[in-house]
Amino acid sequence: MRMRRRQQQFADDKQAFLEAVAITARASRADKQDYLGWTGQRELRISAIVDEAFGVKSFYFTDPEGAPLPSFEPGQFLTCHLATSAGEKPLVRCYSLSDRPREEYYRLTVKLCSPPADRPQLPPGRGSSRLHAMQVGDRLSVSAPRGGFFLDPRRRHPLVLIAGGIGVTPIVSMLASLAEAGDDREVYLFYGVRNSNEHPLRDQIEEIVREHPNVHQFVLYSQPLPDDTQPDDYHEQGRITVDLVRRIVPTGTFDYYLCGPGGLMETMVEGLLAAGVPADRVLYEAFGPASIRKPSDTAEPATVAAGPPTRVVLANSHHEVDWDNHCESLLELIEELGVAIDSGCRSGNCGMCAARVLEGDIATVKQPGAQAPEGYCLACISVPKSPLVLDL
Ligand SMILES: NC(=O)C1=CN([C@@H]2O[C@H](COP(=O)(O)OP(=O)(O)OC[C@H]3O[C@@H](n4cnc5c(N)ncnc54)[C@H](OP(=O)(O)O)[C@@H]3O)[C@@H](O)[C@H]2O)C=CC1
Repeated sequence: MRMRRRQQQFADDKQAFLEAVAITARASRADKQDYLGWTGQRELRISAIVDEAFGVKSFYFTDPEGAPLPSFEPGQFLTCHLATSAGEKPLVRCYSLSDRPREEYYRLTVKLCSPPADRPQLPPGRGSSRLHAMQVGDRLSVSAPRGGFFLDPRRRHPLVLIAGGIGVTPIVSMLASLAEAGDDREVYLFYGVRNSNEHPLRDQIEEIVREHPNVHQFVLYSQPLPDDTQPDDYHEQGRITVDLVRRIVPTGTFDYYLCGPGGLMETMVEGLLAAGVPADRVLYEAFGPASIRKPSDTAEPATVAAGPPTRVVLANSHHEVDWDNHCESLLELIEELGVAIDSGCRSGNCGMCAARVLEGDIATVKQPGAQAPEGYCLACISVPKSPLVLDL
């Protein structure tokens, strides 16, 4: 009985926390009255599916009764609860919203996540496979749009938007919002992708560039196809580099927004800071393995100091193990032990993996996008700093 009460208390606290994450984004945009969001999960219907590029599909979600959908900040993501076979817990995955806020629909553009190049025998990503198998008319439970990576309306500097591969999705949402608002500041979009087969949302971006002289696009193909031509398909062969950005963008004060593969983000963030761009002008989104740290992060190192092993106890599931740094986060360790825990963005933004700390201290490996409430940690970005007891 006491256990059930405690679980209920945990569920209530966690719900309050998830709402707080949404409120933080809302408060940061106090001038926008129409940001409502919703609490918990809500069912949406897939109204259309569009093939965008090789292995990339856009899913258009609408309210089943046709009700208007709440607004969101361009750059934010939607958390999907993807049903599995009967009895199993749904897979929780966060995908960036890829169009500007519209009352009629939310659009997600999702790439079927392939196995790593060096382990092709592995199956494709479970979340993206599940979504790609869905049909028009299917319904999906989603949590309200969230996330700390969004076009901040209080900042008025001209923009440099840098995207790699499917990381272009939140960037297109920003671009489409700027275009819709008639925002006339200079915008430089750098987009790195392999070739024309893998070039999603191209028509939409090109239309915006055509119709808005203040928006400039520079496309790099790293592996162009024999039929790909310059400048129709791409401008240069290769990858985005800081030198290229500095060559194209005029001198001045810009805000930089980045999203793409981990390597690209790591190189570009480091390079921009080294080139003298102030850290508060470099904003980026990184999900899961693409999570990166920047020097301004005050978060502590991922590893615990050498010395006697640090004990991690999961009180409810009766697990007790030594933390030996082979996992990158408590979430990884908890999953490895087979203990049920929700997770979403895996980079401290969505709050799905909040776990109550009963005893001990944690350190975080990156700055959280969502602040965990007193007594909780975000397991995906936390490691133990001392012997730890978690309420799991
Ligand atoms: N909101 C978010 O946080 C989102 C994040 N993502 C992230 O994007 C990543 C995957 O994107 P995906 O489409 O598979 O990427 P790809 O592997 O297809 O790479 C896309 C392009 O980026 C280039 N690239 C790779 N590494 C670097 C680097 N170090 N510097 C410059 N360019 C580089 C690639 O060049 P080459 O061909 O030479 O490798 C390629 O041209 C995932 O890690 C995902 O987490 C995606 C969507 C949303």
